[in-house]
Amino acid sequence: MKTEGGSDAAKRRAGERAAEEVEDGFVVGLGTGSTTAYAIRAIGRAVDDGLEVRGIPTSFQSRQLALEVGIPVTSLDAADGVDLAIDGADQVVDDPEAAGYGALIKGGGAAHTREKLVDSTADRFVVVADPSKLAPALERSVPVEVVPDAHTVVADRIRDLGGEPSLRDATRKDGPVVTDNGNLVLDCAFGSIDDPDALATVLSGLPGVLEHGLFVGLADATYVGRENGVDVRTY
Ligand SMILES: O=C[C@H](O)[C@H](O)[C@H](O)COP(=O)(O)O
Repeated sequence: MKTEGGSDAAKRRAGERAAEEVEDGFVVGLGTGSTTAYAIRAIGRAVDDGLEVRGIPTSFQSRQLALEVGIPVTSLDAADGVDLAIDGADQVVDDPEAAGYGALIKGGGAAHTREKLVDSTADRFVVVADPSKLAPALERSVPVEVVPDAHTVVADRIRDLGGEPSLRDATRKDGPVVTDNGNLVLDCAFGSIDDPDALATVLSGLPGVLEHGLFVGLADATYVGRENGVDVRTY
């Protein structure tokens, strides 16, 4: 289910451009995934050069990378807010006329629960993406993190909503993916999502759902890396 494709050069440009927004003294939300990794590495280089920041990782992966590149890590309960969050996306609505302009699908790496917590807490949330993530509407499967006992019940509710749930399998382990929070993930195909906000509200209300990967109205900007620059969308 992890997003494949997209140019590494484009991801790097987006990530490094976002990292330039980190100021001395900032608490920075450190998203998860291959695009955000470029931002984390760039912040690490700035720390080497004397920048004083603290990072709040959104996953085991981003914590490991932050430690590797020398970013002091903290947590939401220890920090007094988040100045800036930088995070990737699996799909971004890129039609200014669409109701869900700037809405995202996240969670290709099963990190969306902590990502949504940190990204939504930030004063400013910048999405970093390559052009392969842009779409006129959200149509990828929506990752839904469920407590283990609830996966069949939630799957039935997803079918009632017209979706096709699929329990995410691990690739290098027998059995399903287990999230950093000890839960399971249902990847739920709904086809093209006309009203991301309405679907997000319904999914949030299902008992047994911890969090889903629809991020609606949360992003302040998307930085789209191109082969020779960065396009900025602001919302
Ligand atoms: O759970 C993973 C996250 O939501 C990632 O931010 C998302 O999957 C995008 O990752 P990437 O930049 O590797 O495509």
